[in-house]
Amino acid sequence: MWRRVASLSSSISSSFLAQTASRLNTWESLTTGIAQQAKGVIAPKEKTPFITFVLGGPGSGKGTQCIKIVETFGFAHLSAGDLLRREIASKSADGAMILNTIKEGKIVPSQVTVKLIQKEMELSDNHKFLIDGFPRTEENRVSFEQIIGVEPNVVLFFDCPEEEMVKRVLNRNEGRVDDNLETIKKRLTVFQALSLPVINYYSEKGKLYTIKAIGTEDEIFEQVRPIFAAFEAIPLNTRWNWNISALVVVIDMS
Ligand SMILES: Nc1ncnc2c1ncn2[C@@H]1O[C@H](COP(=O)(O)OP(=O)(O)O)[C@@H](O)[C@H]1O
Ligand SMILES: Nc1ccn([C@@H]2O[C@H](COP(=O)(O)OP(=O)(O)O)[C@@H](O)[C@H]2O)c(=O)n1
Ligand SMILES: [Mg+2]
Repeated sequence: MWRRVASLSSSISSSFLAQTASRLNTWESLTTGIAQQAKGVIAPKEKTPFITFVLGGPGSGKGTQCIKIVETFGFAHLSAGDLLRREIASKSADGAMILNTIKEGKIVPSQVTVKLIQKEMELSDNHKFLIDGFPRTEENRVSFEQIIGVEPNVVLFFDCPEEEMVKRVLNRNEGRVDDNLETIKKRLTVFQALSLPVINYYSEKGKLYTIKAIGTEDEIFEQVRPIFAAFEAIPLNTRWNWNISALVVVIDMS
């Protein structure tokens, strides 16, 4: 089953291969996903999910790079911020609370955000997900693991100097209630205090890919591209083998 490591494309440098191979333990998390599917937490899908968390401070370029990843690698893009803003616009029961939290640059209770993400995942035909702006806290992270029952395969961190992030957010011009200097300062404090520990957690787990988020959008994407290209290079038949062995797990549990 683990022969997939040796089967990766020879066009990729050996150091990158070694790095990728060390991260193939992410496939382990898929057993958890399958077990949860068996419990009915996620509706059974034909393919196992491939989850990427996209992290970075406000204005670091997460959304911009997600669009490029979607275009190039066919992921479904789930922006936690967009999902929360959609809840506000739909005037749902949580709308007012979410609006106040976003205005203050604080973090919406994890249960609310994870449920929105879960709904989108279930509705999607895709099995490859880019989850943008999530998890922003350890509580977010643990809540996702408990409710969805899977761990990410890849975690991207867009590392950008604060000065540049502030400049970008102030020029963003999307009419967002939180894109003003006062709220940005609060969001940067929240990022340092609550989001950096999550980034450190994934670094220690060997799942973190840090991107230097300075330069043109295209230059930054050239750091992102090889990460997904390496995963794409994993031969399809080895994924099928994995699904077959996962199916046995499901049968054993019943
Ligand atoms: N590499 C870049 N250089 C300059 N501006 C950028 C770059 N990438 C994104 N931007 C701009 O910065 C702003 C914030 O980008 P966005 O992708 O929304 O960041 P995030 O989702 O991390 O908050 C947007 O107006 C975007 O067009
Ligand atoms: N996991 C998340 C993501 C966003 N949010 C809220 O939504 C706001 C906007 O998130 P966003 O991801 O759209 O912001 P950017 O980093 O893209 O600028 C955050 O500042 C939080 O107030 C949250 O509470 N929990
Ligand atoms: Mg964004």
